[in-house]
Amino acid sequence: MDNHEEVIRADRLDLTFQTNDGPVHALRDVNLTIDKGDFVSFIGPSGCGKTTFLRCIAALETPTGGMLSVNGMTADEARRARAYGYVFQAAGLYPWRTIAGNIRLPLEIMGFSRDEQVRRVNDVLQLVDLEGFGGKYPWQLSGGMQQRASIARALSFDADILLMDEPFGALDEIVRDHLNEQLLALWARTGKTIGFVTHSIPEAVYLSTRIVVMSPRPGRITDVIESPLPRERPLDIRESPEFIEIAHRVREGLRAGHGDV
Ligand SMILES: Nc1ncnc2c1ncn2[C@@H]1O[C@H](COP(=O)(O)OP(=O)(O)OP(=O)(O)O)[C@@H](O)[C@H]1O
Repeated sequence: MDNHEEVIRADRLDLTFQTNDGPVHALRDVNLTIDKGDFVSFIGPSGCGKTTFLRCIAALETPTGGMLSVNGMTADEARRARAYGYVFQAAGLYPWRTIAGNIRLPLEIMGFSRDEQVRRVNDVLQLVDLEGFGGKYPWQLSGGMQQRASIARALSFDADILLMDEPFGALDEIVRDHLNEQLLALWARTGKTIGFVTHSIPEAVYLSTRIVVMSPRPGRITDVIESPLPRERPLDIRESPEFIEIAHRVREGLRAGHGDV
């Protein structure tokens, strides 16, 4: 993509949690811009602030320093403007609602007309390859399908930004590979801007246009890697020298941030 329209900007972002055991410096001096259509992954060891950063973008946490803008607004304004969909690690579907009923929930809350709700639910079911499953209950679907349903729910109101916090972390390798491929296809079709938290180096390298490597205590960015890989990526690109080279750099970055390894 040639245009560099800035969607998310963090300037010297800082967040210190006050806890009973004293202050926890979860984010320190985080500077990052994410452009429209970027696929940005956040990778780093447990506790380096990946989730906290995503939650700041979603106005679920309030930074204690620095500036953050989302679609040219404050994070809070962007939340009210429903600028993003958020996908959590667990699918979090209501068991008493059908898949269609779960996907429809945000649309009901936002007051979309009944016809529009039906149209959008059908559209997003198609986007995540779940046509025909709208009438099923979550327990009737596999873990991977449930996670796709939760992605559909986040896409239902057509926000430009999709924030995903380790959405495939609990799934086995084969299912994860398949969902990674589908997510790339979905990203190519919709042109969304995606922020994606993961612990997996191959997943980060396979999916991203940029990889943000983070390190803990305090949580900070230690490397930002621009991927030279083409946007269209068959799974076997993971065996290419370019892929292995980027994976190596990510691994080195993670190791450098881990003083005790
Ligand atoms: N609400 C909170 N109150 C106090 N401390 C918090 C809170 N949320 C997060 N933290 C702390 O902030 C730091 C960063 O946490 P965060 O969950 O963002 O890390 P992470 O990189 O996403 O980790 P993981 O990979 O395990 O999910 C950790 O030390 C965590 O214990």
